[in-house]
Amino acid sequence: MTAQRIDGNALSRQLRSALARRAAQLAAHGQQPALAVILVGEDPASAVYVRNKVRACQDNGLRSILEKYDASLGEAALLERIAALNADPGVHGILVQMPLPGHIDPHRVIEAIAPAKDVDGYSALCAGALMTGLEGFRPCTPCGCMKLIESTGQPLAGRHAVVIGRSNTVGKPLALLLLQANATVTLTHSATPDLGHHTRQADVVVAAVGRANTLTADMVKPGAIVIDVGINRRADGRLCGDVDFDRVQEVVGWITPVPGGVGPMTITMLLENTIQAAERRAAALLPSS
Ligand SMILES: NC(=O)C1=CN([C@@H]2O[C@H](COP(=O)(O)OP(=O)(O)OC[C@H]3O[C@@H](n4cnc5c(N)ncnc54)[C@H](OP(=O)(O)O)[C@@H]3O)[C@@H](O)[C@H]2O)C=CC1
Ligand SMILES: Nc1nc(=O)c2c([nH]1)NC[C@@H]1CN(c3ccc(C(=O)N[C@@H](CCC(=O)O)C(=O)O)cc3)C=[N+]21
Ligand SMILES: [Mg+2]
Repeated sequence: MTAQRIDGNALSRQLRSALARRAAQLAAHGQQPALAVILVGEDPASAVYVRNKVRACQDNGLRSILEKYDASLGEAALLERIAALNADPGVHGILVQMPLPGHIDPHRVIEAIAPAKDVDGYSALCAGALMTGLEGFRPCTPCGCMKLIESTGQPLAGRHAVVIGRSNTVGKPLALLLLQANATVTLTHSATPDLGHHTRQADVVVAAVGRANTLTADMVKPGAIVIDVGINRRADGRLCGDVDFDRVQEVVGWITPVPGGVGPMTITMLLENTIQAAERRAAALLPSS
């Protein structure tokens, strides 16, 4: 039996139609949600992702402000731009595309974004809020993974979830979200000796590594849910994920494709966070009773 494909484009379309309604409602009150995207340098993959984000804003009634800078932009100049966007009441979300050129400290940049506008959810404050269960923006890619898992209708409580990769932006926050959903979580990484030993026991596997064929058919349990975060470019120029899709889909129950899986959901969650930021701002402007 072949796995059911979890369609991130279709799920995104569904969720975005509700988001577009919320954006229109805000716009009708003179509060159109606005996302500022800062791109430093010419990385071609970053250019594609940023273009997709800007287009998604346009298609769903959000305003986007795209600021492109030469790779030589100094850190102080970038921090100044962030300060200006922090102070601009017409901007609700700020995203600085990663990776940044080597001479800029990403931590300093992330922490410079006003917490109310940190729609990536990358700051230490957001990370702490996620860890403790407090309100705050949740990182977009992990949130998108959770929505994809939820769309299968399979409960997570009591299930074993194995995450491959422990980055601050994907693996680590995703492990916390899975834990919050009462899964039993194993977080693996490059120093994990026998990945297959863990993944073979998993009801849910999420691969977020950045290496093709990290998860192969001999490493998965029949019926499992497989979420592929990885984006890799093959020799022929085509995109692929971290999962050996063609063979793994013959074993598992559900699987996300690349492209068309996690990528679009990341952008959908970015729209969600930006609209939420605008809704909070609008609520704060209401006269208190
Ligand atoms: N679709 C989307 O929306 C998004 C896709 N991505 C993609 O997801 C992938 C991961 O991104 P990101 O988390 O930022 O990447 P990072 O490079 O920051 O992290 C990769 C992680 O994978 C681990 N790893 C590396 N090799 C192995 C291995 N052989 N076995 C097990 N673990 C390994 C690393 O371990 P260690 O910590 O020990 O070094 C690290 O924790 C990339 O392909 C990226 O392009 C990322 C964000 C969004
Ligand atoms: N501050 C910041 N926030 C991010 O959210 C962020 C980032 N930096 N740096 C890089 C990663 C990566 N990322 C993706 C977004 C969309 C797609 C996407 O649209 N993917 C499409 C296809 C992409 C293509 O055609 O190349 C898909 O998978 O179907 C992919 C990856 C966001 N990231
Ligand atoms: Mg990273």
